Amino acid sequence: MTVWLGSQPLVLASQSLARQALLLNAGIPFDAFPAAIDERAVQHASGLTTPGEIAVRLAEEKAAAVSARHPGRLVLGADQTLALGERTFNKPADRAQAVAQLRSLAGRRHELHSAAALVRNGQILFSDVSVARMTMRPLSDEQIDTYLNEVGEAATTSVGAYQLEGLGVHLFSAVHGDLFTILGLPLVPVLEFLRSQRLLGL
Ligand SMILES: Nc1nc2c(ncn2[C@@H]2O[C@H](COP(=O)(O)OP(=O)(O)OP(=O)(O)O)[C@@H](O)[C@H]2O)c(=O)[nH]1
Repeated sequence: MTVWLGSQPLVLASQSLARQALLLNAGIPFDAFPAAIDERAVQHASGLTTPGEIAVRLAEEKAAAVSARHPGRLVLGADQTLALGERTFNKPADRAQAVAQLRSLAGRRHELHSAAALVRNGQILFSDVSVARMTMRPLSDEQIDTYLNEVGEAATTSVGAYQLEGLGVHLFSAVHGDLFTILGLPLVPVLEFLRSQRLLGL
C-alpha cells in the first residue's frame, strides 16, 4: 500500500521543522524550499487586518513564490498568525522580544490562526485556515525568565515563543484546538483536499 500517489513528492514552501515533521509523520514525501518572502511587507501591502485573512494570504504567497521556481510541482505553503485581541504577533526576534511577548500573553487567551495553501503553476488550488484558542497562565517575570532559560533559542522559532509539545505546555491552563493547528499546519483539511485529488492511497 502506498500513502502518496503523486508522480513527484509534494513541495513544502517552509523552513519550519515542525511542519516538515508533520508531513514526514503523515507519510507524505516532500522537498522543502523556504519561500523567503518578506512576510511583513506582504502583510502591509495586502491591507488585510484579520489574523485569519493574513495567515491565508501569507500561506498563498509563500506557496506561489516557490511554485514560480518549481513549474508543474504541487506546492504547499503555510503560515501561523497569533492574535491577542486586535494585536497580531510574529516570531520574537530575540530574548527581549520573547520576554515582552510572554508578558503580553500571560494571564490572557490568545488565538493561533494557522493557514495552508496549495498552488501549482501559480494557481491557488486550495487554501484553508484553522484556529486554536490558548489560555496562558499568569506568569511572573521570574517564571518567564526561568522558562526562557530552559528553552533558550527555541523561543524565537515559534510565534508565541513556545513549543506546546515541549516545555511550552507548562505555560497554559487551557488549550482548545487541534495540535496540527497549534504546530502551524492545519494538516487534516490539507489531507482531505489531497484525497479529493486522488493523491492519497489511505
Ligand atoms: N514545534 C512547534 N512549533 C510551533 C508551535 N507553534 C508555532 N510553531 C512554529 O512557529 C512558526 C510560525 O511561524 P511562521 O512564520 O508561520 O513559519 P516559519 O517558521 O517562519 O516558517 P515558514 O513556513 O518558512 O514561513 C512555524 O514554524 C510553526 O511550526 C509549537 O507549539 N510547537
